[in-house]
Amino acid sequence: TIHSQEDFDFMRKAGRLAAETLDFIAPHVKVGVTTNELNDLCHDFIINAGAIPAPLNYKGYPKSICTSKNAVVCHGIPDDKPLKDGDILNIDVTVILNGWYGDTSRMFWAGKPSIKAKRLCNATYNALMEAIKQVRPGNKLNKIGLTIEKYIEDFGYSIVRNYCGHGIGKVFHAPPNVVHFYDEGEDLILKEGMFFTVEPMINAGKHETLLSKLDGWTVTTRDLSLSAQFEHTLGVTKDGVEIFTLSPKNWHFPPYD
Ligand SMILES: CCc1ccsc1-c1ccc(O)c(O)c1
Ligand SMILES: [Mn+2]
Ligand SMILES: [Mn+2]
Ligand SMILES: [Mn+2]
Repeated sequence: TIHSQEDFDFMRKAGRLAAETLDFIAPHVKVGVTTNELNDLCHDFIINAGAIPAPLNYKGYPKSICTSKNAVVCHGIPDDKPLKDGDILNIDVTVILNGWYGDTSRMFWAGKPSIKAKRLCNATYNALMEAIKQVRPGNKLNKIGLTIEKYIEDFGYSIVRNYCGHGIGKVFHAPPNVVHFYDEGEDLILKEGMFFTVEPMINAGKHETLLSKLDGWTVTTRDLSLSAQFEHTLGVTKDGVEIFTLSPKNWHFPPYD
């Protein structure tokens, strides 16, 4: 879908609310808090803003946000386990505001994470932001995957291959499939008015993942290595890119204590 300037305005509002939800929840992420408590806080924040949390009941998903801890790659389900010192946690928020979707996630940590965990989070964040810098009309979509590959290869990390970014707008998921590694065969050319997410999942070990047979949602690294993810929703503009899910506050990564 190629969107209009009016559509950009709707996406700005939806993306901003999703970013504000992560700004709101940030100070609540600490040792002892449970991800169910974080879920409920985010749920109420989104409802009070007159929006709807997209994950709730999406394909039967049971909660309002995804909370993916440590070796969990994505789609972690909020539970009653308190966060422990050193846990790294991805919180993934998608809101529906006036029918438009804003989808974003960031890494947070409880207490003091290991240097290795912080390096993985930093590299994942920088890989996302470097990839987004390549988004402009006329560039190929697969420049995103090439950029992420180039950025993380020196770290010895791996890129998760079987979960991707996606087109977004008045629907949660639409074409194109935004793969986070280099796919030479993907020759889609970016055009002004395209809306999609970029949401790289980077593993400290190997790229393989396992889907939980227990809950049918939780994805973990097969080798149980740590995994980090950041996600933005963006629009292709005449001369480049607009990130709809940037924090309007002074959030930055890494969080300076
Ligand atoms: C929890 C929402 C959900 C359910 C099946 S896939 C999925 C999901 C989670 C995070 C996302 O960024 C996304 O685009 C989809
Ligand atoms: Mn998301
Ligand atoms: Mn997404
Ligand atoms: Mn993780």
